[in-house]
Amino acid sequence: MKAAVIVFPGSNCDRDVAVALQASMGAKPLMVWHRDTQLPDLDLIVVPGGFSYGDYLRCGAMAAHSPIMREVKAKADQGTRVLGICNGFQILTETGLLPGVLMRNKDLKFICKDVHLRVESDQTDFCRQYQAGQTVRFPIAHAEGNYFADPETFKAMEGNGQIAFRYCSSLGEVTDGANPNGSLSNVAGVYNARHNVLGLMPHPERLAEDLLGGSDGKAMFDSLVEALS
Ligand SMILES: NC(=O)CC[C@H](N)C(=O)O
Repeated sequence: MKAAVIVFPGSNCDRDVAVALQASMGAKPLMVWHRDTQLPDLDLIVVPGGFSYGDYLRCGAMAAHSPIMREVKAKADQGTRVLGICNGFQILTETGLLPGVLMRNKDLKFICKDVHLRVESDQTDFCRQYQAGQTVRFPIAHAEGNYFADPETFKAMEGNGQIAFRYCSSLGEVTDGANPNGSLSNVAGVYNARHNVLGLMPHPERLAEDLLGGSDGKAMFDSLVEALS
């Protein structure tokens, strides 16, 4: 599998995801600066977490207009797999590659803690090594993770299996109490209509080996390697 990680001024999870990818792929991903305009042939593009452009205007708004994002969009339109984590998810909604928006957390605070997620679908290249309904633990660290889509869009997304993860209790119950940021229907991650683009607020790369305190995130990178190698 050939993978690239996009690096923006203010990215801070680019190296974390590169380490997680290398552990699953057995090779280093290409690190691509946001000013670049071309990407080689790739199986996977990762848009990582952080604070691109200092979160000015709103998270992801400026990064979405970086030169490289035009190329990321073209590749995604051709079917290349794109994974956006946290700030990456925000950038992908801002570019229109994913439906919906990410607003300020309901309590207007930055939240940094581990959460539980219910895997909603195991039928994609990103999640085949999970099981639908499985509960996993991933960290979150964000101020703008409050997902929203208009009712018509959301209904279509649900009908098309585009909900990837929902916040839940440690027992797998999707309740208001388990929703850290006010997201519509506890949504933590979504796919585009073709399921080749995934964005999620929680960080799989931050719990991808036991040394980090857990490895629930590893199956996402292993799934991609299995599907794309
Ligand atoms: N960890 C991240 O990627 C954070 C994303 C963004 N800066 C926010 O605070 O919402």
